[in-house]
Formats: sequence, C-alpha cells, structure tokens
Amino acid sequence: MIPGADAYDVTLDIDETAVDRALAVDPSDVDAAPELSFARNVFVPLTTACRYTCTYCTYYDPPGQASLLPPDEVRAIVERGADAGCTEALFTFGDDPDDRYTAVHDQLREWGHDSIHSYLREACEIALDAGLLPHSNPGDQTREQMELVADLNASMGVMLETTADVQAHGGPRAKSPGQRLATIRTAGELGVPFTTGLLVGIGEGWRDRAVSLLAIRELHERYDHVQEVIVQPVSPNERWSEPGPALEAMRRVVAMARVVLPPEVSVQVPPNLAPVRDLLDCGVDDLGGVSPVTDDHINPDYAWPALRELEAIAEEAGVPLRERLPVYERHLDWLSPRIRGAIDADDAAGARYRSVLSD
Ligand SMILES: O=c1nc2n(C[C@H](O)[C@H](O)[C@H](O)CO)c3cc(O)ccc3cc-2c(=O)[nH]1
Ligand SMILES: C[C@H]1O[C@@H](n2cnc3c(N)ncnc32)[C@H](O)[C@@H]1O
Ligand code: MET
Ligand code: SF4
Repeated sequence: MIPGADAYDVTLDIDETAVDRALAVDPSDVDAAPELSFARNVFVPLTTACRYTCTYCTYYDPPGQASLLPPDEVRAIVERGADAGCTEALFTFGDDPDDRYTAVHDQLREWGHDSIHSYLREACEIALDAGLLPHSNPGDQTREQMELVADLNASMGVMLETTADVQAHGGPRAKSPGQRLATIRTAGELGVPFTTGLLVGIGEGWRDRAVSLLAIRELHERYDHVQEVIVQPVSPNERWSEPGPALEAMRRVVAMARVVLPPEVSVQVPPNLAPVRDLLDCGVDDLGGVSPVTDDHINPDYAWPALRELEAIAEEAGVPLRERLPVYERHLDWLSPRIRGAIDADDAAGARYRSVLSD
C-alpha cells in the first residue's frame, strides 16, 4: 500500500477505521497546549550535495557546484552558537552524497573520510567539544550509517514528508516513503530519540496525511522513540512556485496530528514557515529549533523570528515559553555515555544544559 514499504520490509497495520477517524478530526476537537517549548540551535549545513532532487527544495546543488563545509568552518559556527547560549548543533544536509559527486567524495578522502557519515562523526565531536549537543538529520540512513554516529547525537531525525507517491519526489532520484519509514524504524531499533514529520502541500491528499500520521504512530508505539512530529508547510521558493497550504488545511493537519499521536509526542510547527499564532488552538506545543545566530539554510527566504517574538506568541496565548534540549527528559536514560557525560560535566556547557533541563 505504501510505496517502497515492501522493498524495505516495512509492515504496518493501518486499518481503515483509524484512517476514517483521523479524517473526521476537526480543530474544535483539540485543546490548546498548556505550554510552548523550543530549542536554541545553530544550523550546520555540512554539504549541499544530495542524491535526490526534490522539486520543492532549493538546498541542494548539482554536481560540480556542491560544497562541503570544512572542519574549521564547522568549528567557527558551533563556537558562535555556544557563545550565543545555544544547546543544539543541527546537522542537516544533502541526503547520501554518493559518488554522483566525485568532487565531494575526493574532498572527503583528502580529509581522511570514506563517507559523509564518517565526516559527520568528526563534525559531531567538534560540536560536543564546543559545548553543543548534536542533532543530525542526514536524510535516509541505513542501519550501518546510523550506528556510526548514534552515540554522538542527543537525538536524530528525518522527515517522513508523506507516505504518498508524489510527483515532487518523482524522477530517477526519488525519495521512497518505504525507505524513510525504514529509517524511522532503524532509529527505534537503535534507541535513538527521534524527530520526524510531514511536509504539507507537496501533492499529497487528506487520506495520505492521515496514513502518514498513523504510520508514525505505529512505529512510535513499537519503540517509544519519537519525540516530536513536525507539521511543516511547503514554502514557495525559486524552484517551487505553488503557494503553500492554506491556513484551514494547516489547522486541520495539526489537529489531526494532535489527535492521532499519543500525548508524549510533541506537535512541532516551525514559526518561520507557518502562522503559529493561528495554529496554537489546534494543539501545537513546540516551536522546534530556533536560531539566534544562523539562517534556516533550507528555507533561507524565511528568517527566524527573534526569541522576543516567540515570547510574544506565548504571552498572547497565555502559556509559558519553555526552552528545551534536543533530547527530551524521558529519553535522558537512552543517551550514550559520551552525551550523558557532556550533560553531567562540571563545565560551562554542562551547566547550561542542566539549567535548561531544570527550567
Ligand atoms: O531549521 C530547520 N530545522 C529543522 N529541523 C530541526 C528542528 O527544528 C530542531 O532542531 C529539533 O526540534 C530538535 O531539537 C528538523 C529536524 C529534524 O530532525 C527533521 C527535519 C527538520 C527540519 C528542519 C527545517 O526544515 N529547518
Ligand atoms: C529538512 C526538511 O526540510 C524540508 N524542506 C525542504 N524544502 C522545503 C520547502 N520548500 N519548504 C518547507 N520545507 C522544506 C523537508 O521536509 C526536509 O526533510
Ligand atoms: N536531505 C535530507 C532530507 O531531505 C535533510 C535535509 S533536506 C534540505 O531528509
Ligand atoms: S529536501 Fe533533502 S533530500 Fe530533497 S533534494 Fe533537498 S536536500 Fe535533497
């Protein structure tokens, strides 16, 4: 039923009644959340090379133009973030830049790495040394790839986007819903606290949105690892000229997410891409990673609101704004000794992490 599910051996038990129930959800069925959380992060775009060519994405560069961020630039970004009081280094970048990009491959070799994941490991070390907790979203990952970096990440993620077979992912280099679900499952098997989500408005229908949320719920029920589900409206740019989803559609998907997902899973909406004020009564409880210092490199036309703006949003809604870490409290026990050690350390970064936890 879900494209690629067989190929990646993903079996889900999504029944029609559950789909119908999700389709019947209305924003009036949902209560507003009692608080809003966010994480302070810096964005580290490790490479603009990508094996896919999603038609909504302006992030990736074609072979020949793609760049790889050198270690000293990674260090400069994360140090700036730590100085600005951030707790998270967000590594999100092109998906598996394979040997389609020989220049990237050659550069990695020169720096002593045989894969982007090997280099990501070095980048995570740099972030930890600077006093930030890594959250990596390298797109789809095999078990071997994820295992290589899991112990240096506080959490990881990949957007499911949608379980539908959409044209936006078409062509010879298409994201496969089955492969993305397999990535989410792998995270569960490895005990990695995880972020996923839906990209809304890329050609999927209402039924697809319901199935996507139910698929995430089922994997979470198996492993208990999903921390948050992002409901992200596709945002127009020079490669994608269609308008994003209408407010009413966003309200309904957010409400559907809130009803379908169990209460411990946050529903996150990015405040630079969506009109969060008009979505709060539909169950949004998290604003994701917000950066005081770096751009959203994936959506560079949509600047991050200042923290003051987030405070104003929470105040208007009459709820507290709470800073959080990239790992939620209920998953602290899952962390590797290295990440746990960073949080418990008797240094400035450790003190900062712990003060966010005790807020
Ligand atoms: O700035 C962004 N942060 C994105 N984030 C990061 C997110 O805002 C936070 O870093 C997480 O909430 C972790 O704290 C993602 C994280 C994922 O695991 C998966 C997808 C995304 C997508 C984005 C994004 O488009 N832009
Ligand atoms: C990291 C995440 O960024 C999202 N992403 C990529 N392009 C866009 C866009 N134009 N608008 C909104 N989100 C986008 C995808 O969901 C990807 O998984
Ligand atoms: N390439 C990865 C994905 O699509 C992460 C960044 S998208 C700009 O999942
Ligand atoms: S959204 Fe991610 S996977 Fe798709 S083209 Fe952009 S960088 Fe690549």
